[in-house]
Amino acid sequence: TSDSACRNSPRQMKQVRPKLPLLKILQAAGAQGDIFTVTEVMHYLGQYITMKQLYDPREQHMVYCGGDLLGELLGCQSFSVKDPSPLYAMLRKNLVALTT
Ligand SMILES: C[C@@H](c1ccc(Cl)cc1)n1cnc(-c2ccccc2)c1-c1c(C(=O)NCCN2CCN(C3CCCCC3)CC2)[nH]c2cc(Cl)ccc12
Repeated sequence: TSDSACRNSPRQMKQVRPKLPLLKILQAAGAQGDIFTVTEVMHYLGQYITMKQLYDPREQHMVYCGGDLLGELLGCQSFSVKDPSPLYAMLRKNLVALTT
């Protein structure tokens, strides 16, 4: 409401609910629960890539995700962290925004 007594809660970062296959990847990287901010989703995806060593040790910006659930979700064999467009397309399909 707009009356002066009522203060809006401080701006919450948008919360999202990952769809099941993405949630499994996040949980494999140590995520708890099933509601996250996009920043948390990116952090856990980075952890997942690191711990499963899906990146090329010689060219660390290259991620080879073919043969991994991540690759199935992204629909690609590899991608560069410098061109995250396949990643954003996957997130749009696999994250449900929470409006509450
Ligand atoms: C800037 C950021 C980024 C974030 C989002 C996007 Cl769309 C592009 C790029 N980024 C830069 N390099 C990486 C990266 C590279 C190789 C392996 C793991 C992560 C990341 C990614 C992070 C992350 O949270 N990054 C912070 C600390 N990272 C530094 C890189 N470190 C690794 C570098 C290679 C050697 C192992 C450590 C891991 C910690 N989350 C991601 C999730 C995905 Cl689906 C893809 C990439 C990343």
